Amino acid sequence: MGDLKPLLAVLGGEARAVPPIWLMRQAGRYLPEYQELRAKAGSFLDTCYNPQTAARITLQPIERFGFDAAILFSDILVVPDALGQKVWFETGHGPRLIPLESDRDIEALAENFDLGKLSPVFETIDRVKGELPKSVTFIGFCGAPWTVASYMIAGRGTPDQAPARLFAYRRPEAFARLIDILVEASTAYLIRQIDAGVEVLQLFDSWAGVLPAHEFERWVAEPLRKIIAAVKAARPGVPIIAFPRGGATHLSRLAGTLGADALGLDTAIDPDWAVKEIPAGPALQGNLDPLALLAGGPALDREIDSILRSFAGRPHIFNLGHGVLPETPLEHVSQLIERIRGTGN
Ligand SMILES: Cc1c2[nH]c(c1CCC(=O)O)Cc1[nH]c(c(CCC(=O)O)c1C)Cc1[nH]c(c(CCC(=O)O)c1C)Cc1[nH]c(c(C)c1CCC(=O)O)C2
Repeated sequence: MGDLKPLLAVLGGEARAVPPIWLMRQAGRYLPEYQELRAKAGSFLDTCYNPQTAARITLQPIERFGFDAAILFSDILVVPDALGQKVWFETGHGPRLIPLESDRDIEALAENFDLGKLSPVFETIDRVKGELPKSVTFIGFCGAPWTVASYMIAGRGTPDQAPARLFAYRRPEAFARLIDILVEASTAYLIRQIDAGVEVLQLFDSWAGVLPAHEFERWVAEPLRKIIAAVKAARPGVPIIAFPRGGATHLSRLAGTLGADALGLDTAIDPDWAVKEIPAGPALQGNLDPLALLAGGPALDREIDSILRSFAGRPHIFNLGHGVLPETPLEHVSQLIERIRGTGN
């Protein structure tokens, strides 16, 4: 037990006095060394598909901060790309895709799916795995079907994913087909990531919070359940973290029904509520406000301490409630890690 990597120990149900820590979007624009590599590497998607650069970027936050986990540098929108939908990233505007419209557009995805297109990602994994310090866990990921579908329908980021929500109400059969295609493609993609060398998977459902209860069950919970069951059947023993952002009170039910080894909590979840209302089983991951990390100072210390107090005694992975913001000062990340590991003062 003592020589398990800290993150794997907690995913196996162990509560640690010093929780393992990693941050969503830990490889990214707040790091000058990331900016430097990105400036040389062409488009964002080209960067994701350049194994040498993507491996370097994956390792950067480990080298600088010594996090307990490395997360593969890639994006959730490589799956639509492998399904043959055109995807690109416009600087300052985020992702763009040619929006799906007809039933034919959706059926074409299943016909065009080519996991081989993602072979650079598997090569990145292969390069990273040999370079990690032995206490560091390697996390692979994909977007959850609902979140990925919401970008595929809208063709861009939107404030509330209204285009996909409307599509799902108006054409539920077509939307269900799209979700099924994504369940299948994501399952195959995750299995290949495991075979390439990741040790844990995280499913990002960033837009789970915009749906009413019945839609949440159908488009968030059910597809997540199917992917988790299929991956676990194919590759038993690989822990899975589900992050349904905005999952709110649904989380208390998902704990026992999703099959995930950990649930990610977003910033809005009260940790005391989570500890009381989410049944024991999955570890809990989260949920420092990314803006507290950006702010730093005594406010950051106070938020860290309060989170540590609330989750004490429970298997807990320290993380943010959403991704690191690009303006975040590097010293604040050091402050966070030192405070958690007790080397601060
Ligand atoms: C919704 C979503 C996307 N991508 C992702 C999600 C789910 C998590 C979330 O909600 O944040 C997931 C993601 N995106 C990225 C990672 C890499 C690993 C990590 O460090 O966490 C991960 C896990 C890199 C990235 N993905 C993106 C960047 C910035 C690209 C750049 O360098 O300009 C990075 C480092 C671009 C991206 N990619 C996406 C958007 C909306 C954007 C533009 C907005 C933004 O920049 O934050 C889609």
